[in-house]
Amino acid sequence: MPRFAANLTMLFTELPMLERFAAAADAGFQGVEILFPYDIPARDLSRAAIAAGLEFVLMNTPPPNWAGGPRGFAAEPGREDRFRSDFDRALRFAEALRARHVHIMAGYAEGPDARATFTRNLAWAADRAPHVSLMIEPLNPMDQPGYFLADFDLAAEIIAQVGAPNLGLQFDSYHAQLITGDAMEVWRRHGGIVRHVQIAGVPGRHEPTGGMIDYPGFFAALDQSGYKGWVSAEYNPRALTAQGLGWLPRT
Ligand SMILES: O=C(O)C(=O)[C@H](O)CO
Ligand SMILES: [Mg+2]
Repeated sequence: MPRFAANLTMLFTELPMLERFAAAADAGFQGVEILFPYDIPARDLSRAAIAAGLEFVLMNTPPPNWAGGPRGFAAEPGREDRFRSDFDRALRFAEALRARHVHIMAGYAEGPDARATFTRNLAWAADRAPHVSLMIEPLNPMDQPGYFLADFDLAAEIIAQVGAPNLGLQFDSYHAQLITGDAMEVWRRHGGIVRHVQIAGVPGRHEPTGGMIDYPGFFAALDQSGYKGWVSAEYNPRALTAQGLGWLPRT
């Protein structure tokens, strides 16, 4: 069975951020992720993770605000300077948090120029931080209209084109299901380059139970394929987070 992390941007939101760590540990999670940790001093987040005995698994490149904000700039032609200064800021946080992965967000753009910009920026980032695990993640176009990366085959092509050992795929089964209609098939096709998995129920992005994805079957498929990374719960709980954790396998 994989190790499970709680996405603290979306889970345990009934508590202040620094209290979510202990709640996640008590619920049985072994790791945590925060999408945009930039509003809280990194040392406070790091202390909370250590005190709760949790690994800090993932954070995103800026911008800082989750609510309604854009999702990065890496594919936006003409915004290379902004991407680079944001990336350096993300690295400072990642180091302080000892984050295992950094998700580089593409932003809103389309066409060959966007692809070339994204590829160049990723190559630059992979070279600038060879010791950091970097990832890109396709997002479904219903939730993020206009987001550059909305295709798993394209993500795999770009990762191959950059060819950096520290760049891989972030596989969110919720987005995979909404983009293709068959998250399991996407896993079979691209699981080999996946460094991190996120899960949620489809439809609705709630608890991973009873929807279009067979999660017990998916977890078994992860084990069968030798996946050794984390699986993060990235969903909006229907009620209090703890009330909806029946799906979380207990070790
Ligand atoms: O939306 C998601 O699924 C993510 O994982 C991003 O990091 C945030 O947009
Ligand atoms: Mg995700």
